Amino acid sequence: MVVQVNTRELVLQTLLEINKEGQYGHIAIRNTLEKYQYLEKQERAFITRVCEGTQENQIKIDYMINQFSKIKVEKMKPVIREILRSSVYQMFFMDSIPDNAVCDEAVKLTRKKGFYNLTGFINGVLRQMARRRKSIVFPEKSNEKEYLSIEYSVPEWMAEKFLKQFGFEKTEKILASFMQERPLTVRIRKSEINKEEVLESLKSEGIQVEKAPYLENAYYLSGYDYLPALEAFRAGKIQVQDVSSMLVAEIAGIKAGDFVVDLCAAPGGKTLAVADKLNGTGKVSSRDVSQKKVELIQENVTRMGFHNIEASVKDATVFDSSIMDQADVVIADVPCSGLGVIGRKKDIKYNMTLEKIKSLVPLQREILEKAACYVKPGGVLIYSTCTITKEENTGNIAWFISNYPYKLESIEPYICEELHCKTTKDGYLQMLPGIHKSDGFFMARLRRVE
Ligand SMILES: C[S@@+](CC[C@H](N)C(=O)[O-])C[C@H]1O[C@@H](n2cnc3c(N)ncnc32)[C@H](O)[C@@H]1O
Repeated sequence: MVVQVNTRELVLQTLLEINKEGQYGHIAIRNTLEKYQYLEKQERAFITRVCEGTQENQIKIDYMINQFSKIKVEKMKPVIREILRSSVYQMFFMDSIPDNAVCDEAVKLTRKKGFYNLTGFINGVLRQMARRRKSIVFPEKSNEKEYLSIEYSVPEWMAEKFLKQFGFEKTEKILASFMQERPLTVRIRKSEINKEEVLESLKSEGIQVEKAPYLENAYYLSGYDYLPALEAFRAGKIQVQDVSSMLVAEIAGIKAGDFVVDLCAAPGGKTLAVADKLNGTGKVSSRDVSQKKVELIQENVTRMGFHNIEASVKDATVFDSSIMDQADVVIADVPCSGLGVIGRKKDIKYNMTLEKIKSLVPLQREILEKAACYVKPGGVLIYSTCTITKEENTGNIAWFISNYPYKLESIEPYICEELHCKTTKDGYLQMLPGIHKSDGFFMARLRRVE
C-alpha cells in the first residue's frame, strides 16, 4: 500500500537532515528521493527545488525573516526555522505558488508537527512578509561586504576574503556564478571508442548533448533522469568530470608507457583521464586515504575497464619509499577548501571557515613534500585544487619551489589558446567560476630539476 505523504513535510525532513553536522545537501535530497521513489515527477522536482533553493539562499532568507520576527532565526526551534525558511523560499523565489497557499500549508505542517502554540507565530510572520513585501530592505551595494554576503548568501568572512583577493567586480561575478545552475559535464573517453557513436547513443536515449568549452572531448548533458542508466555510462564511455579537472591530465603531458602516481585520487576523475591517455600502456598508481574512497575509484575503474590502474589505500602524508624517484608524473590533487565548487556543493559555503582553510595549508604542504620525492629526476609534478584561495594555491607553490628542486614550467603547449593568460606561461592557471566557463580550479606544472 502506498502511504500518502505531504511533499512539504518531506522538504522539512530533508532540510532538517541537511542542517545536521557533516551532512551533505545533495545526499540528503537523494536519500529522500530514493526512499519515496513512487512520488510523481512533479513532486520530486518540487522537493528538489525547494530544498536546494532554501539551502542556497539561506543567509538572504534569514535576513528577510529577521525583519519580521521578534525571535531571531538562529534562536528558533529547528522545525519552526525550516518551515519558515522553506515557506519564504516558495513565496519569494518561486513564481507559481500563491502566498495564501504557502501560509496555509506552513500552518498545517506546524500543527502536524505538534507545535500548536506556534501556528499563530508562523502565520503572523509569513502573512506580514507577504503583505509588506515591498518594505523588505537589503544592504546597499556601497556596503560591499554586507551586500555581497546577503545578496549571494555567503558568510561575511567569505565575501571579505574574496573582496580582498579579487576586488568587487570579480567577486560579484564569482558569487553570481555560484547561484547559476551548473551543467553536467562529461568527458568522452578517447581510447578504444568512437566519439560519434557515443554522441549518437546519448541522443538516441533522448539526451541533449552540447559541446563544452576548452577540450574536444568535453560535453554538457541534459535531459537525463538517471545517469547510471545510460548505455554510454554503463559501458564506461563517459565519465562525469568538470572541464577544469579534465585539464589536469592535459597539462601532465602524459606519454605512452608513463608511470603515474595519483596521490589523492578518489573518486578517480584524474586517474581515469590519465589512463585514457596512456591508452593501455604504462601504469597509474591511484591512491586515497580510506578503503571507502578507494572503493569509489575501483568502481569507476571496473566500469571503464582499464587494466593499467592499481587502486590502493595509502595516506599521502606518509612517505612511501617503494616509489621514491620512480614516477614520470605525480598528481597531487590535494584536499582543499573547495571554494571553487560551491556552485555544485552549496554546503561548502556554510561549513568552511577561515580556521579550516588555515589548517588545510600545512596538510597540503605535507602532501607536496612527499610528492616531491616520488617524481624521478626530470619528471613532472602536477599540483591542483578545486579552490580559489591564494594561500592554498599560489602560496603553496611559491613555498614549494623555494624549498624543493622544482621549477614551474609553461602549460601553454597543453591547453587551448582561449585559456592562455599571464600565468599560463609561468606554469599555472587559476580558473574562476563566472570568469572561466568552469568550476573554480587551480593547477600548476612543476618539473623536477635534480
Ligand atoms: C580533491 S579530492 C580528489 C579528487 C580526485 N583527484 C578526482 O579527480 O576525482 C581530494 C581527495 O583527497 C583525499 N585525501 C584526503 N586526505 C588524504 C591523505 N592524507 N592521503 C590521501 N588522500 C587524502 C580525499 O579522500 C579526497 O578523495
